[in-house]
Amino acid sequence: MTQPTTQKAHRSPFPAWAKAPATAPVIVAPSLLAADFANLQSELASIETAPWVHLDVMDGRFVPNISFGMPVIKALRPHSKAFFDAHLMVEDADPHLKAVADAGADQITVHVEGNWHLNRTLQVIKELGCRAGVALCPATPVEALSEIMGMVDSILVMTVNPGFGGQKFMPAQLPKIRRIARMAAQQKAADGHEVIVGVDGGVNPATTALVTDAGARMLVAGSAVFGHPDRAAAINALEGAAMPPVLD
Ligand SMILES: O=C(CO)[C@@H](O)[C@H](O)COP(=O)(O)O
Repeated sequence: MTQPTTQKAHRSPFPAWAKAPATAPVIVAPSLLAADFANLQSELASIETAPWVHLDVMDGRFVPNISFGMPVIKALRPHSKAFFDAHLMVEDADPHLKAVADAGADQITVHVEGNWHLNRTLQVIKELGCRAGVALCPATPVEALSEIMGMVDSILVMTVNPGFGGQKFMPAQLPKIRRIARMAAQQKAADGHEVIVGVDGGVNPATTALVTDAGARMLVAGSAVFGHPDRAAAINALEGAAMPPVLD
């Protein structure tokens, strides 16, 4: 079990330097999984207009793939002013939380699947001074969130089965995004706590219109950003495709 340590000051999820998108406020989080791993520092520099960076840590068990871990996050941290969201696609995240926080993550996103004591895991993330995010695989129902809504800062709806970049967006997840966005709005109305609803998988300008209409405000995008020769233009295109949410 990870022992909580002292609080650290983390970056704001809404950094003042990030421009407000022309249409509706939306956070683009390029996923480094799609970057050129031989040139990670320059790849990070190429997405400097994005307010968040999404860092997929994969263990080869929770998902079939293995990506990168805390030493890579730590090495990249001094080279970016963006908000770092470490998405732990691992079985039992608990033993790794302190190392991820120490590596410089501003938010740690864990899966509602594969973590036995999610309430405690989220508590520890907060005690480590990070924002706490949860992710849901496509087969996981919205109901899995009912007992943790008040504890989370961010909810990430997987619109592909996790493990690989470049997969096809699952439109069947749209009603789930809308339900979660409604729950987040209710939470904000009840206690003022803002829960950011995000999506991950197959995000491009066309699917951005769908997921933002359903209420998503944070977009994880791998191939749509790193597969584009002009990353700033790709980020702009996603921001520009965002629609105001229609939740009723
Ligand atoms: O976590 C994952 C996949 O498991 C994602 O973060 C991917 O990196 C998204 O890639 P694209 O679907 O945008 O290419």
